[in-house]
Amino acid sequence: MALSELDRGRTTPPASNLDALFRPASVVVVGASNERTKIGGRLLSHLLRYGYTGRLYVVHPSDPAVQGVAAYRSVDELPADSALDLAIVAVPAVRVPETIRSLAHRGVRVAVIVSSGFGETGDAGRALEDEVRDCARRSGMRVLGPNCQGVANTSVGLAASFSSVFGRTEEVPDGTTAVISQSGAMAAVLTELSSGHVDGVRYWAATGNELDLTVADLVAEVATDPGVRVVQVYLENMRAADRLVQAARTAHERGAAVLVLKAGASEEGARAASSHTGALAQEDKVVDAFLSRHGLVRARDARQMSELARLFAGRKKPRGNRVGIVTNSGGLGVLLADEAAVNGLAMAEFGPDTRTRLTETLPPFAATANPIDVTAQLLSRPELLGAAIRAVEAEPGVDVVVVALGILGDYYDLDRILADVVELDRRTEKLVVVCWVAGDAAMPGRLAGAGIPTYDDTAATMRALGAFVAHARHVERERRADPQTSVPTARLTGPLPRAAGGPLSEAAGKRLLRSWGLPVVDGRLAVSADEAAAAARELGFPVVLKVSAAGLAHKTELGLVDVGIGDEAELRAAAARMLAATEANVHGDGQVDGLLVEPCLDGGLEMSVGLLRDPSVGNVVVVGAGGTAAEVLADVQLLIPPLTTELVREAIHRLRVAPLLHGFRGAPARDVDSLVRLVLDLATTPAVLAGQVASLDLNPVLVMPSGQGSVAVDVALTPGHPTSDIKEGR
Ligand SMILES: CC(=O)SCCNC(=O)CCNC(=O)[C@H](O)C(C)(C)COP(=O)(O)OP(=O)(O)OC[C@H]1O[C@@H](n2cnc3c(N)ncnc32)[C@H](O)[C@@H]1OP(=O)(O)O
Repeated sequence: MALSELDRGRTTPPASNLDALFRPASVVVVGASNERTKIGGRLLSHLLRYGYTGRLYVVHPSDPAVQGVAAYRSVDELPADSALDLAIVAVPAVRVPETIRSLAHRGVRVAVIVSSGFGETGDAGRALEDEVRDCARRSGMRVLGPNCQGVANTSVGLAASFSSVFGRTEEVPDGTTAVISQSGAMAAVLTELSSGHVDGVRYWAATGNELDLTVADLVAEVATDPGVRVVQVYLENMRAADRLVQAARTAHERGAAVLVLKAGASEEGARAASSHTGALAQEDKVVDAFLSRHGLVRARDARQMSELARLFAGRKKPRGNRVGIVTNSGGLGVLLADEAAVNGLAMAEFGPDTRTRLTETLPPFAATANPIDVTAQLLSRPELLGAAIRAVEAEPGVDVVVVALGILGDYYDLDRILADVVELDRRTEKLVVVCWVAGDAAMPGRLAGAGIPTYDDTAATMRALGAFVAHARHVERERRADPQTSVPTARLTGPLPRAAGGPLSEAAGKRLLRSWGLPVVDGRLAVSADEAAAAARELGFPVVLKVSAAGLAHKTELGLVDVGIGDEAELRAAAARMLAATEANVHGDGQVDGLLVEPCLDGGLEMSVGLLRDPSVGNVVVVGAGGTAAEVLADVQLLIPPLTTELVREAIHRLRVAPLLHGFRGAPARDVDSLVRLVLDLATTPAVLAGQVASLDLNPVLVMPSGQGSVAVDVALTPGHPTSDIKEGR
């Protein structure tokens, strides 16, 4: 490619400060060698092999030329008049800081440091990393790595990486996929597994120690290229989560998608899950909820990533979730139908026209309902498959055509089958997917080579399809919906009061929640049995009596709660008992603020609403079954703000206890609207948005019959450190 073409290429995606990384006009390699087995030698050989045609410089301390490229003895000796976009550094770690200083001095815009021996090795390495960071910050130079495998952009012949994927016999072709990974080896694995299933990989980068540039930064950059349809991401932490979200939005706006393979559970997340409801929200569930909230499609392993990528890298989008299946095996049809149900897909209903057409086409013993089994007659009538898939494609109720074929060997006219499927795929805008189980080994490759997403088993087919359809739905919803902006009735000014090492007292927590406009049970705080009796008379028996003390958990187990107190004598006895138990169980000065007297509410279905602040993703709202069932059932749904009425309603609907809310076996239907409102109001409370709440447990929340509201009767609120770095939108 000529330099002029390179320049033209640079005008396609919007210019950004990472142009120098992915579309450099000049590259200098420091640490290249004539020995191609060395890492720097391999890297230079890949650059040359892929035909990088920008200006290429090599720095070598002694050799006048390296792999045919004239070498300069030091960075300082590089021609003074040449602007340097990208430097690749492959010298031993101890040499890196001085190299970076001279590159910064020369005005290099981005340095990729492949050398290992930095933060990953201990204190000495960390010190080297600090030196590099300081120098880069002062000069404005961006850094990828250290301890990484480099960067590539095959559309401009840039393969600045020593990864073996760039050394394999067949070059990695340019295509609609990007692979951005914290691990170089995983970037190579993902590239290999996609090979043959996607047209090619345009951008490729491994970020290593992420001294400066993170995976999220690079995803944000490649997502702006209109030529990219899918970004495959491997992550080990959720650093810069908000940037990743931004990148996903950019991708979605352009019809592209970001797939994430996330490894490693964070201890920080587990620590944040300190509240009762929060403890049920495992870190990985938080990651799951976060990714799904923002339309980042999660893969569980590298193979699944490749299965997803082959759909997302294609030109077609699913129109809906209705699947029409044509198969030569009734068994495969049933297996696919089972998997459709668990992956959010629906089996299309065929209209009378389609049925008539199928009846006319198929043998009399073949089923004309979905899934269509063309039967073993395909052996003697090879035209059957084509006729059936055309009829199914023409059915208006079908969004996706799945062709499922099993045990197809020499007896069958494989070329005819291939031609029929490819012809259909070319002709229709509907998505066509093949599930080829066993039989002729070459066929899946031929189908994939023709650009048809092809899978080797039923579960993988429907899992990938389900994720593809769900993502299209997410993007559509993102386009349509503005996040709910519920306006809280009260505002909090100033920081929250702090309780030593745990939740505020129940009375203090409830006071705050009332001031935020959230529905909390009425109550009076009493400091003696006399005051408690007066409060109970005012509220009306029966009442609930509880000790209210900061840092106090598990009140019921400690005998510090009494429910259903019917008269004054009972109340005084309970108060005396509790005050004695308090002395035995609550330690520390000034932590107990009294006895809380509340009316005894009945008729409500016990649910729970919680909140925890995850260090990476910010606020996580938890809604679930309430009371003691919350722990036993672990029936919770996690919600990542910003929320919408639709999102909250759907999450509640997914709970196993949801049928109870809708009036199970003659019980009254519950006021689900008020529960939804409570969740939305909580998520948009200013103190919550400001990160001032580390965790909050409303359990139980009594959801009354329709029209009668919801009310939190138990509250545990733990204040946190206010932060403003995670933006949730209002
Ligand atoms: C798990 C993952 O995939 S992520 C991790 C990714 N990174 C890695 O795995 C890299 C691990 N290896 C290292 O970090 C090594 O220290 C390397 C690759 C950076 C260097 O190792 P070596 O190649 O053995 O170092 P060596 O001292 O031979 O230097 C390499 C070349 O640079 C040259 N060189 C050394 N210092 C300089 C300098 N300051 N300027 C220019 N060239 C230099 C050397 O002369 C040598 O070239 P030669 O073989 O022609 O003489």
